[in-house]
Amino acid sequence: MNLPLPVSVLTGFLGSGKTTLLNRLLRDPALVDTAVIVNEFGEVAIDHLLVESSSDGVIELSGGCICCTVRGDLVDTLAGIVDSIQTGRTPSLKRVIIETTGLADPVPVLLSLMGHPALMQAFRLDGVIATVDAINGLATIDRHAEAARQIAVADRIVLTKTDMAEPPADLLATIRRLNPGAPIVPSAVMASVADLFNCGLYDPATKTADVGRWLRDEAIHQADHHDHDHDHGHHHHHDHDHHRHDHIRSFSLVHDRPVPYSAIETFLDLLRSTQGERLLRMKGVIELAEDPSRPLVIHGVQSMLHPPARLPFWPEGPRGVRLVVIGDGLPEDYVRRLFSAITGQVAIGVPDRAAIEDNPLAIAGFRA
Ligand SMILES: Nc1nc2c(ncn2[C@@H]2O[C@H](COP(=O)(O)OP(=O)(O)OP(=O)(O)O)[C@@H](O)[C@H]2O)c(=O)[nH]1
Repeated sequence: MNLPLPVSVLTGFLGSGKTTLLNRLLRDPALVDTAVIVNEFGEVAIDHLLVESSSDGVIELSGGCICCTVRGDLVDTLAGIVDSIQTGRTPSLKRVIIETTGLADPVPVLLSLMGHPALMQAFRLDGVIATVDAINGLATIDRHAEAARQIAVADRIVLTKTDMAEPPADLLATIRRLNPGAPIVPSAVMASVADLFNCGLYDPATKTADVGRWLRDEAIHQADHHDHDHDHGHHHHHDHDHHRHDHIRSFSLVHDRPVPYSAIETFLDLLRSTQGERLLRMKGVIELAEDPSRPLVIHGVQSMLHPPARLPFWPEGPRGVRLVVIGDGLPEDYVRRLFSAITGQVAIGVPDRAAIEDNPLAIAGFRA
């Protein structure tokens, strides 16, 4: 058996080209033995899906793919997949793709994947793929909060309909603001399996963990600096303050030394309890003072934290603490102060960790 199975979540606004992209990708031999879960059966037209459904909603497709419909809830469907593997009906299944409905906020989908301990034994999130329409994308993002959140939480972004129109510069800038880290595939018709899958921490190509590829923290860090430099002289990009997506931000938190487990635990507890709703996604790799040779990997959605995992050793690259936080209305200043205080970084006006552990609301400058 191939457990845990990688799960990719394919999101993107109504009509942005999810099904078209998936149809093409499913012809690639690399995606043989993939299960596709679509939210609403009947409304989609996966090419080879026009076959009768079985009682449990699992449908065998040619080429070893199966397709299931989400009749009840996603969790039941995923549990059904585990069952079909364990009972030998789909022994060779290697991957799951969940295509969300275009209007959906993807965060609850990620929550239902991460929030069930039994499912987490069987599945791991490979990544979130978001399609963005080059023609209608900008208007959609401005009008629908869900569209902006779909882009913000993505690990890979695919521009669709670029064969019909050049994506406007404003669209690219908006995508970058919502999500500075995710690679953008410039044209859906060119997007390959390698571009969109295997975004996880473990890189099957090199058989090692690739922290940079998973976190994408360098791009986020650079965007941060660019933003701040920009802020200095000009305030032009705040002209768009009325847009729904202006409260979506990603930022990276870096500390170049190991930290005690209790410190990181306090940080995560406080962040989740005070900001849970505003945390869209968080990932990170942490050097623990107690056991610096084995990195702690964390991954969370809102206030839900995936059970922390440990890597057997450090991959290439910097150690210390590297966290990426994607928030919607998350007060960056508060999060940075909390992080500095907890990691013991010197910061003027920030009380030390002991004081915060006694009273988290004592953080200087915190306004609820
Ligand atoms: N020219 C062109 N047309 C595209 C492209 N991607 C999608 N389309 C067309 O756009 C329309 C919507 O595409 P779908 O793949 O059904 O979009 P979707 O995101 O699955 O839509 P929903 O399931 O309704 O959310 C269809 O008519 C597609 O043929 C593209 O890259 N280029």
